Amino acid sequence: MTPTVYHLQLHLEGHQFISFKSSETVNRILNNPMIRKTMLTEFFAMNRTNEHAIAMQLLYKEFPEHFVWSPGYRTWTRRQKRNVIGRVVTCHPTEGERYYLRLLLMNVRGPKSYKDLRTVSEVPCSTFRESAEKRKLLYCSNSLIECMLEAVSYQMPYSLRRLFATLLVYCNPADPKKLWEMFEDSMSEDFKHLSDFEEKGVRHKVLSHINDILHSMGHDINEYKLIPKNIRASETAKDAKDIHFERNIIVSEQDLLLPKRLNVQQLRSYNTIIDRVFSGKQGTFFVDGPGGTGKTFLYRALLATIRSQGFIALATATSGVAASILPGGRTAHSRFKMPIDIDDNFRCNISKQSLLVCLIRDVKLIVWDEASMAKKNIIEALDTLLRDIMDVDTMFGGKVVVFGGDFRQTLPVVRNGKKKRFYL
Ligand SMILES: Nc1ncnc2c1ncn2[C@@H]1O[C@H](COP(=O)(O)OP(=O)(O)OP(=O)(O)O)[C@@H](O)[C@H]1O
Repeated sequence: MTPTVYHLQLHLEGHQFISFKSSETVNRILNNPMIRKTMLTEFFAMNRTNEHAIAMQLLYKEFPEHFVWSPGYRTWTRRQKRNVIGRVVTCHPTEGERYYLRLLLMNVRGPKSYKDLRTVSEVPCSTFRESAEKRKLLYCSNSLIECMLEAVSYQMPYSLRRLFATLLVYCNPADPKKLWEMFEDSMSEDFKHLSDFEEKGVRHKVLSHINDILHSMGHDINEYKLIPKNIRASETAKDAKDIHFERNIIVSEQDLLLPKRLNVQQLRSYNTIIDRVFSGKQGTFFVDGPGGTGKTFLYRALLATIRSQGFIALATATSGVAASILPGGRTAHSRFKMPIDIDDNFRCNISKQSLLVCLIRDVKLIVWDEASMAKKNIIEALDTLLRDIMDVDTMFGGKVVVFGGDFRQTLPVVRNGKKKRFYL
């Protein structure tokens, strides 16, 4: 096939692959200067020492058009004939520094070393990313357009959408709308072939998929203003990972039978709470009882009843150990994105567009075990968060919340704290 395509190696400093015989000793391998030489290291060397290379100031991808790589000797020599095309191996933006190295190699002419690529106006940068940023390559749409164009030539629409979302999150394109408009068609190819989607439906499906990917990275598509209308998060987020996980917690047969095994006191609490959940009324409960009196048993019965009917019930606890006992349990800090050390004025800082908010809006019941171990301001922060999300000034946003714990077992310890800082 003509012209020949040269695949140009791309690696960070000291990260090149090396090959050696199994009989060779480590010392011998390390002392062999040939082993370190690659197309890239020798490209730098030629830019330092070869007069033709210095005069031509070539980009890495242009180098094979003028020089031939000899794998045996690991050197570049002057090309006499034949047309060839140079291609720097591709690299995904999630690869971090390797991606920025490639970006620099695609734009900086005649670099003499890695350090040279990292130096801008004689000021050394600590990373390739910083260098690319200072050279204004990072937010320049051209490099992102090139990245997408290259991907379009060999990637499926599904992968293109992943790449597009990654570029939005990690490369801060100056004009995301332009990037979307340029590549919408390529990213829609697979949905277009499904006859049951009209043009509007295809666009919605593509944007929904991109939104799901963005959600898994902690972002939302509406941040990027790709289309004039806001894409309703609830529509897209329904299928998204977290909600999917919560909706699909498998309730074991054993747990489904728990309500039938509750003792009188447990049953009274169970009926009261379930009544609140299904009547849509607000309810805040505290399940108190010494260790071993069946609090966890009761939570499991509640969670099983609600989840088995297709509703969302969040199971949380202050400690990881207690959370792990509850089916689908997470620590409250992790579920509600609360830092461990918080001060009195702390408020949960969650975007209203986020996946977590969609999840919380749909929640029927929140269980928080070992609440007796949590600081008062964490519980207050949850109250503020729920009021904010649900847009109502009702305790815990009108949700049914069941706290549990045993103050006899675990008195909270607040350094230099007064009573009012830890009583609920
Ligand atoms: N109604 C019940 N029928 C049968 N077994 C029960 C019942 N209630 C509780 N148990 C059993 O009693 C034991 C202790 O219950 P559980 O773990 O729910 O207590 P707890 O109050 O959560 O304890 P801790 O505060 O130490 O976490 C468990 O083995 C549980 O299966």
